[in-house]
Amino acid sequence: MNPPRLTDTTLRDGSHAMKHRFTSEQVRAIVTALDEAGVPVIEVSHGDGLGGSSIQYGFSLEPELDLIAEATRTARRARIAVLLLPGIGTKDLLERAAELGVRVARIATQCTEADISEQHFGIAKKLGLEAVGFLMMAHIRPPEVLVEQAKLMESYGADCVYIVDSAGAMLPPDVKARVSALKEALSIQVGFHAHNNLGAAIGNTLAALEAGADQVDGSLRGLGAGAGNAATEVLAAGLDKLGLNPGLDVFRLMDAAEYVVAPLMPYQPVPDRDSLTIGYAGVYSTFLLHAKHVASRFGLDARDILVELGRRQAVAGQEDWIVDVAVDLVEQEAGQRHAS
Ligand SMILES: C[C@H](O)CC(=O)C(=O)O
Ligand SMILES: [Mn+2]
Repeated sequence: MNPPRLTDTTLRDGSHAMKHRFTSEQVRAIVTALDEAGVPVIEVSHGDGLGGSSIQYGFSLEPELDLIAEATRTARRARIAVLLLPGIGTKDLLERAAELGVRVARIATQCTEADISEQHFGIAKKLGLEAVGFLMMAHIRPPEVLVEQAKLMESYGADCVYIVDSAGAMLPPDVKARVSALKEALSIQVGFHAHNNLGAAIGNTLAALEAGADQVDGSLRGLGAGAGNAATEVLAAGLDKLGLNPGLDVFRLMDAAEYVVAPLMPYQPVPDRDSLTIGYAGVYSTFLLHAKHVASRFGLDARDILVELGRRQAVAGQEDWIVDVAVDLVEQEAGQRHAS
């Protein structure tokens, strides 16, 4: 195992749990703390990436380009990364992010749709950015399919491709099989991004490292969608104990989690009844708060909605299905009452 490169995604995946309400002041405090603790890459964007601020995904409190500008102004050593989902983020937004000093573009597609990312990798490389591919919802396909998709991203110019456990539905053997298949097939780096819905985010990240992952993600206090991500400070402590610390200051990260991030969190993401359902049923983690909201609007149990979304294999961008499922469940209940 080698010391991995760590990307902290508190200010991007954490945006989901914050309902996209980060302020410039919070960005400054979090970037300062991460930068001083030696975190080399800090991702800052709306939870659904550049251009995500919308009625479908939730509006950002402050314009995301302002938050990104705050991050690039603040970081002394760390590189600032942005996330872009083709179809949501635009070329124009990526260019503006690069002008603001962003150095890494993470380009995310559904794990079966890498072919839609060619143009975006081309633009990122032309802008001189490091380009990282994200294969989302990677639990739904076997390693050989993910290899084909990752090879597409490699051919488009990706410097690294991530296995993304968007649903937090994987366990260590699933992670190992996928990461080692990519390691064998690609000549570029391989990364892993965890969600903690089955309580396995740290274990899965360590399994990814055992399988040869070069890059991994974390977020302070695990702040992220669903039951959150692998907690950066926990990961740093674990890596240090394994002799794999890539230069992170473990105590500074503990302090950042405790004193900078915890006080601003609306709740601590944990594998509770609903987010555990997400991992168990294999649902996109970002659906959690939307499903809870729709459940209370329609007088339904969020778990029933999430189980049905898992059965329908809903993916990123299909947030509107949550309402469709709720309407179907209400109609089913009415039909059953009528029949009895
Ligand atoms: C847009 C998503 O939130 C990307 C991600 O972090 C995931 O799929 O997990
Ligand atoms: Mn995520």
